[in-house]
Amino acid sequence: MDANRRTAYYTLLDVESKKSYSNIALNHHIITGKPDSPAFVRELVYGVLENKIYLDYMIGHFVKTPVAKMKTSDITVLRMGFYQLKYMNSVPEYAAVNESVSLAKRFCKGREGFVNGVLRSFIREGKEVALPDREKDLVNFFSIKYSYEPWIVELWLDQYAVDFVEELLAAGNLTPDLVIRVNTLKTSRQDLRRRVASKGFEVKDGYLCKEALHVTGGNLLSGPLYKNGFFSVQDESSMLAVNILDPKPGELIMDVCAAPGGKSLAIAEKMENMGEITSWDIYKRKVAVIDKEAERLGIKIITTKTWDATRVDSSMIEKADRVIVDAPCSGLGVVRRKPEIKYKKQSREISELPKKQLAILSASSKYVKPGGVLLYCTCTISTLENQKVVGEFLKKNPSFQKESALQLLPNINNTDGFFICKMRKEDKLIND
Ligand SMILES: C[S@@+](CC[C@H](N)C(=O)[O-])C[C@H]1O[C@@H](n2cnc3c(N)ncnc32)[C@H](O)[C@@H]1O
Repeated sequence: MDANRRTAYYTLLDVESKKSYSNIALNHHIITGKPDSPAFVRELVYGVLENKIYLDYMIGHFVKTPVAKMKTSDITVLRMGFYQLKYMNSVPEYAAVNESVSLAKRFCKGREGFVNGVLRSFIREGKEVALPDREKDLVNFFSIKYSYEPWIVELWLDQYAVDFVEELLAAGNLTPDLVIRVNTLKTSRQDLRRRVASKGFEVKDGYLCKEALHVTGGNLLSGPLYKNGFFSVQDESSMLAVNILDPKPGELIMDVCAAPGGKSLAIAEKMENMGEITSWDIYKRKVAVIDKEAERLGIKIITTKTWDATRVDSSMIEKADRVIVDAPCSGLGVVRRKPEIKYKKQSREISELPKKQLAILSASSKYVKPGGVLLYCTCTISTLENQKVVGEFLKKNPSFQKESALQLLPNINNTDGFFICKMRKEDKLIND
């Protein structure tokens, strides 16, 4: 059996049954499965994940059992087959069918005839299935065409005009650039750009941040530049949040939802390794990643701690020059990197996020010195988790003033969807 498709199958099965993150499962199976073409595996995995609802809708037209009741192994093999037939021009039809039948022989014993029949019917019907009527049911049309759970489409239709929502949904299905942040403690952007380009990669400067480079072509992360800490992977939206926080050498900064450390590490680089950064996260194993990354990057000013940021640490009251709250959120801004987020059901966990976000923001505001900065950010596109949380906080905390607020969007800014709000605590009045 073809190692590329077997690797893609194992990855998709992990995402589906173990709820693994696609990027982590993919990297793991590429290392263990040793496929000849990691690029093919990546395209197939992300293609299936990005188009899952649409693929299931098409498969549903050719099978009697409702797709939701099919075995994970059967539906995974069919999704992969349909995706290759519909979207991968480099794969001949006979190869898509034969390889799917081989996968079925191994992973769906006794179902190879069924898989063969369904794929051949799809080919006979011209590989087309009509979408639901856009005029009659816009939410269902968008949900199937772009493969998002209907509640996400409804949420965005409440926030934006119809054409804009369509652009946003489509942008979420595009493959983002690999963006790296130059470690200015070790090198300059110009120098790193030259070194990366000399290894055959295509490199462009960032659009929003002067420490960003966009890189294409191959695997930069397995080379010595990464191992020796010359750069980190980070979207420009996160770099921008740190630039807006504007940390200075010598200051005390608190990052209360810090793992895996992207922003704390960027802050340390901006502070030229001078000052103090207190980085918390509720999960111990995640906090350990920050320490490991700090070592790789040569950062010495981060102190990590496992702490629930909804609780106030009284030893830190009014100690920090700047506090960043990169809150846990629904993640709707990062669907380009984690397409599985598009299929999260509307749950109690999601509807309770604003309450948790406000609790973290309120507790964290206590650490800001008079005149200091409080920055709230999320990687989501939801007024409920962004503007409303900040609005509620400001209403209850008049000693804080909003200085700026920004919603980055993939269809406009070519970044992750990211919200950044900078607030400042008033200086205490000095009485005579
Ligand atoms: C958006 S992520 C932070 C990303 C990180 N700032 C970065 O740039 O790499 C949110 C983090 O909040 C953590 N978290 C969730 N609930 C928390 C709580 N009550 N207290 C502290 N951290 C929490 C999660 O474990 C997660 O690592």
